[in-house]
Amino acid sequence: MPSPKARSGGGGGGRSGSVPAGGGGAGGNGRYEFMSLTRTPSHLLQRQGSDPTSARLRASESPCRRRGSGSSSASTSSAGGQPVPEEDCMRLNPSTLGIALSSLLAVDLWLSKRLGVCACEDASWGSVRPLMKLVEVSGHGIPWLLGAAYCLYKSDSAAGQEVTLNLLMALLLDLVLVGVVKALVRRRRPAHNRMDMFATFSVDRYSFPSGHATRAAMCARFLLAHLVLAAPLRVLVLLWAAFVGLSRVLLGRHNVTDVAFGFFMGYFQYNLVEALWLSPVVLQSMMGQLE
Ligand SMILES: CC(C)=CCC/C(C)=C/COP(=O)(O)O
Repeated sequence: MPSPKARSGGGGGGRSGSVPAGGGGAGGNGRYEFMSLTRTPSHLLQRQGSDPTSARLRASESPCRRRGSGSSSASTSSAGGQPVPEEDCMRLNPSTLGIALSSLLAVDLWLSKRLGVCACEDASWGSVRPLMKLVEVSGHGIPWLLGAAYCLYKSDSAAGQEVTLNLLMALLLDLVLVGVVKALVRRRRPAHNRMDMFATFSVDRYSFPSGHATRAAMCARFLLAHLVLAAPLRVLVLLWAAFVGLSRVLLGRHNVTDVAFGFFMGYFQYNLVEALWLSPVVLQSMMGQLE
């Protein structure tokens, strides 16, 4: 390996990915060598092992040590100067994608906490909480399922029955897909959320994605495509969907990314509904079987 140009003094030549072997005056011969950040130089290990202050500092700073304390013989023995296992040390040098994701999550948590202004009555916008809960009910699965079933029952035209039956199917599909993703991801709801929602499934203790957001996005697309034609009403539908999503964060039910992904998922769920659309022929044979 070629050596980087040495700077006088021998202490400050380290860049990301390279560390001067003689840093800190241990070598002092002006020679530098590249070495992996994942390995600790043996002369430092000896010094760290014998210095209680630096050992304490390392114990409080290193994610490897925090994570592995007391569980892995290799990582505990590193306090005495043994090398830390390579797979643990990779965590100290995360990929760009890992850093980007961690940063996004940190911003998400921070922003969601700041926006959770209706999370309880004592919060800064606590007085608006009842209104937000009304918006919550407007995007809940039960009123939508009951409403679609009622319209199907009351509908006397084939076209009306076709649309309402497909809406019913879409709502059931949404519940299943959201339940599966929630059970797979298992992201906890924000700590500031009060779990006082009515009629929830067990997976609804998880927050990713927001079921209200998927339903709002999917139903908005459904309504715009099949039921709502007048321009002012179309704007109202879009505003309603946006407001349902926003209310999830204001109520402290969700983080921003739960709602953003929910909108994304609901939007594409509608494509699936279109692909699986139950035609009048299928509908008539279903009705025939019911009679
Ligand atoms: C009981 C039925 C039919 C639906 C449950 C609807 C519900 C409570 C979803 C959770 O939504 P968020 O994930 O947005 O909190």
